[in-house]
Parts: sequence; structure tokens; C-alpha cells
Amino acid sequence: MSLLVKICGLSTPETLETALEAGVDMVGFVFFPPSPRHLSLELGRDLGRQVKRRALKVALTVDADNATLDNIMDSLSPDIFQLHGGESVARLRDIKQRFGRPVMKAVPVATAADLAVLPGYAAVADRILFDARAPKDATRPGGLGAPFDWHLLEKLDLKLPYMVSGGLHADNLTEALRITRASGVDVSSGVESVPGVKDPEMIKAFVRAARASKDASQELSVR
Ligand SMILES: O=C(O)c1ccccc1NCC(=O)[C@H](O)[C@H](O)COP(=O)(O)O
Repeated sequence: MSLLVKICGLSTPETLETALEAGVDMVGFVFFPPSPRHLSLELGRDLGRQVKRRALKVALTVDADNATLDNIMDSLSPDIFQLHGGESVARLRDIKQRFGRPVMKAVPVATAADLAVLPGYAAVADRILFDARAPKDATRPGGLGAPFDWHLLEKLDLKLPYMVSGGLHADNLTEALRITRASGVDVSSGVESVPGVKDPEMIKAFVRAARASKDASQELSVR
């Protein structure tokens, strides 16, 4: 199966177009006001229309209430909700039922103990996104450009598809994939010149590296 590539935190028509033309599978839109990548509902509507089914639209929210999710459904009409807060298993079930969309649960990782939540989420989520656990005083729970120890996932036996994120860039994603055996990669900071400003050349380089990585990791595993 081919690797899923997601670029998160897109916020301009130009960089969205770069990502789509580069052939990404998922484009992520952040609806979280403290984030430098936060979108208004109006901009979400415009960017969503621009996608025209060339990739899956992912709405990233953090402990959002139903009214907020309703508004996002109305403007972006996402294909997937990425839940990046402390949403419980029951809340995941509720969101899936209420909005009829698959959910990808972000699981923050710093130590092996963080993986204890997986059986609960795996029973309801459609996909897991492993991300670095943000420091306690961070202004947001992700999109900080920090990696976690990928070896924590080395022996993971998860029946659900999972993606890896956190501090990825064109030069380290092959190693992250080799260790974690994830079926997808997700990046935000690693394709930005400064937080919130995507760089077209970095987007292209990331997608190129991701597409080449499958071959590279297979080569490494037969050595
Ligand atoms: O991007 C944000 O500002 C953000 C805000 C709140 C929760 C999550 C957020 N971003 C998550 C992502 O962009 C990715 O899913 C992932 O964390 C990768 O981020 P990065 O380390 O910046 O590549």
C-alpha cells in the first residue's frame, strides 16, 4: 500500500495548490484560534472548495464543541476530523455518530506509558496519529516541530492504520518510517519558513522524500 502523505496547517490558496499539485493525499486545516495556522470559517470554505476532491480534507480541532464542529461541517465539509485535544473515547463515538465522518485521533507521545490509551481509542477511531507530546506550558498541543522517540513505536502491534508526525522534515522522514512502520506521515512545521508560513519548495521536497521513502526503507530492511 502506498504511503499516505498529509500536509497540515495549510492557510493560503498558493501553498494549498502546491501541496495538491505535489500529489499529497490529505490536506489539513487548523481550526484552533491560538494557532498561527488557524483559519476563519470563510477561509476554510474557500480553501475547501479549491481542493476539488484532489485530496482528502482534514479538519483539525482541539476539544471543539458541537456548535464549532457544525460550523466547520458547513464551511469546509471535511472528509475526516483530526481530534487533537483530550477527547475521550465516548466523545469520539459521539462525533462519529453525529457528523458521519471518520475520525483520526492524535495521541501525544513522550513515554511508553502514553500508549496505554490505544486499546480504548482503537475501538472507535478510524486512524491514529502519533505526535510528540507538547510541553505543559505550550500554547497548542501540536504543530510545534518537535519529534518524539520513534523507538517507542518499534514494537507496536496496532490493528488500526496509523500515521506519524511531530518534527518531521524531508531529511528525517525515511528514518521515522523505518522505525515506526507507519502507513503515513504528517508535517506542518517542517515545511514552513516560520511558524504559520508554508514554503512551497519545502512542501515539494517533503512530498518527494516521502514518495522515495518507501523504496529506501525496503532497501534498508533487506540489507
Ligand atoms: O498546527 C497547529 O498549530 C496545531 C494546533 C493545535 C493542535 C495541533 C496542531 N498541529 C498539528 C499538526 O500540524 C500535525 O498534526 C503534527 O502535530 C505535526 O506538527 P509539526 O511537528 O509542526 O510538523
